[in-house]
Amino acid sequence: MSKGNYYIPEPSNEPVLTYAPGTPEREELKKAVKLARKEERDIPMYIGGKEVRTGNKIKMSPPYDHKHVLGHFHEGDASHVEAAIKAALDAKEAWENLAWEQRASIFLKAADLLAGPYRAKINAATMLAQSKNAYQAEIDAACEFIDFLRFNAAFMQEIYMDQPESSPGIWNRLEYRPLEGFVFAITPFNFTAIAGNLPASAALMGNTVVWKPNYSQVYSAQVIMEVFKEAGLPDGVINMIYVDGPVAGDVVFNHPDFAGLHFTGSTAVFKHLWKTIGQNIDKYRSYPRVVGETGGKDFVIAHKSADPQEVAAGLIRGAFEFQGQKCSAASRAYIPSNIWEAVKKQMAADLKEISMGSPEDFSNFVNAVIDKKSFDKIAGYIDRAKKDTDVEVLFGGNYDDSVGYFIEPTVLLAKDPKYTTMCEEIFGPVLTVYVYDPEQYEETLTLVDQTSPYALTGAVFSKDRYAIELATKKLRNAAGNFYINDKPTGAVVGQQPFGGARGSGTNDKAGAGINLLRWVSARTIKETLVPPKSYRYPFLDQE
Ligand SMILES: NC(=O)c1ccc[n+]([C@@H]2O[C@H](COP(=O)([O-])OP(=O)(O)OC[C@H]3O[C@@H](n4cnc5c(N)ncnc54)[C@H](O)[C@@H]3O)[C@@H](O)[C@H]2O)c1
Ligand SMILES: N[C@@H](CCC=O)C(=O)O
Repeated sequence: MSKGNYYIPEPSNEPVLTYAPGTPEREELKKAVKLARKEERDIPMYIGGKEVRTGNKIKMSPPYDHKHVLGHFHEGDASHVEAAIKAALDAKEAWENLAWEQRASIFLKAADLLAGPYRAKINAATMLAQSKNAYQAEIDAACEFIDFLRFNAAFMQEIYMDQPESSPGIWNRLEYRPLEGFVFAITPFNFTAIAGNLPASAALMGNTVVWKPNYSQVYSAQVIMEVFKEAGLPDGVINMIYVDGPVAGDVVFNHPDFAGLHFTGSTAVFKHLWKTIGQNIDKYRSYPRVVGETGGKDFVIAHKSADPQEVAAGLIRGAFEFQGQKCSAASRAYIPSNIWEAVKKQMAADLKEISMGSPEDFSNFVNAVIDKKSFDKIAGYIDRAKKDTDVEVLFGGNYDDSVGYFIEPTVLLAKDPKYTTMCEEIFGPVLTVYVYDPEQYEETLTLVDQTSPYALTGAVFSKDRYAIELATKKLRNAAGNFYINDKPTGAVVGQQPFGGARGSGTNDKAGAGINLLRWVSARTIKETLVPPKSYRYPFLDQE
C-alpha cells in the first residue's frame, strides 16, 4: 500500500477554562462532582484489557472529608505483577509493528476526549481524590495532560524525522526502535497529568507498559484508563496494577525483560529503586533506561531592587497553591531586609483573605493535604518550629484533621539559613523565609546554591538586569527550571520543559523530545547502493 509522509497537527496549549460563576464549565463540573460523590466506585486493575477484581478492597476517601467513601479499589499481589508483565510482553509485537501514525492517533484522540466529554469527569475525580480546587484540577488533569498527549505526538514525529547525512552512493537511516522488553511506570499522587503521561509517553514510542499509580491517585487513574480504552488503546499496551511498591518492585526488577523505569516520586524511593536495578544488572537483557523526576527544595531569591508586591504574589502562589504539594513549590525564600517589611505586609493581607476548606466550595483557595501520613509529617515540622529558637512561626501554624487533613498556610522566619525547613522537602504548605543583608546578594546566591541537595526549580525577582544575570549564572546548577520575576511553579508543556538535576532527578524533561528519546533504542542502517566488486584500493590499480 502506498503511503504519504504524514504530519501531526501542529499542537498548541489547551486553553485553561476559568470556572467563573455563570460559566457552563462551572455548572458541568459541579454536576460531575455531585455525581461522583454519590456513586461508590468499584475500581478494578486492568491487565491485558481485562478488569481484575481480587476482593481485597481498599477504601478511597476525599482527603478533605475522610469519613466519606468514594469507593474501593482492588489491591493485587505478586501474581498480578507477573500477569501484567506477561500481558505487556504478549501485546508488544503487534503494538510496536503498528504504524506510528496509528499510535499517535490513539493518543491524539485521548487528548480530544479529555478536552471534551471527559474534562469534567477527570477534573471532578482529581478534586475529590487529590483535594485540588477547580483551577488546580483544570491546569493539571485537563490542560497539562492534554498538552502532554498532543505535544508528545509532535515530538515523536520530530525524533523520527531526525535522520543522518548520506554520502553519494549510500543511504544512511536511523530506526527508532522501542526498547526490548517492557517499561515500568511508577507515578506519584500529586499530578493526574504526570500519572497519565508516564505510561503514555513510553507507549507512544512503541513500548508496552506496566503502570503502578500511587494508591491516593487510583480514583483519577481509573478515569485515565477509561479514556485510553475509549481512544482505542489495544489491550495489554498499558496495564494498570495496584500492588504495594516493594512487592511490585521485587517482581519487576528481577525480570530479564525489564527494559526501563519511568518514575516520578520522592528522591528516597528513586534512589532505592536505582540501587536495586544496579544490583540486578546481570539479570537483564539490556541496560534498563532509568528515568526519575523526584523531590525539590525550591527557592525564591529577591534582589533589593525587586517589587515587594510581585515577590509576595509569587511566594503566596508558589508556596500555597495545591497546599505546597508540587515538587516545584516555593519552600525557601531569601528576602533582602530593605523590602522585607513590605513583602511581609502584603503576605499578611493576602493570607488573611485566603480561605481554606473543601474544593467542592469553589471559593476555597487552599484545600486539604493528601493523607494522614503527610498531615502528621507536616504538622511535625510545624511543631518543632514552634519550639526551636532558630525559627519563628510568622503566619499560620494551625492544623486540624477532624474532618479533613487541613493545614493552614504557614510561613516560618528562620534566623539560621540552614535551619531544617530551609533544607528538607516538606511537601506541604510551609514556606521558610530568611532575611538577608541587601549588600550580601552575591554571598546569598552562594548560600542558595549550597543549602539543599535538590536542584529542581527556583526563581529570582529583580528589576536590575545585572542582578538577574548574576543569579542566572551563579544558580546555573541549582535548578533545572529557573524563573525570572515569576513563581517557580506552573511549567507549561511545550513552553518550559520540566525537570531538575542533583537530588531532583535525571532531568529528562517531561513534556519534551528529550524524554521520548529515553524510550527508544536507535538502530543505524547503512545501505550501499552499488557495492564494490573488488577489495582493491583504486591507487593499487595505477602502478
Ligand atoms: N520532579 C518532578 O517532576 C516531580 C513531580 C511530581 C512529584 N514529585 C515528587 O514526588 C513526591 C510526592 O509524590 P509521592 O508521595 O507519590 O511519592 P512517593 O515516592 O511516596 O511515591 C511515588 C510512587 O512510588 C511508589 N513506591 C514507593 N515505594 C516503592 C518501592 N519500594 N518500590 C516501588 N514503588 C514504590 C509509590 O507507591 C508511588 O506510586 C515528592 O517528593 C515530589 O517532589 C516530583
Ligand atoms: N510541573 C509542575 C510540577 C510537577 C510536580 O509536582 C510545575 O511546574 O509546577
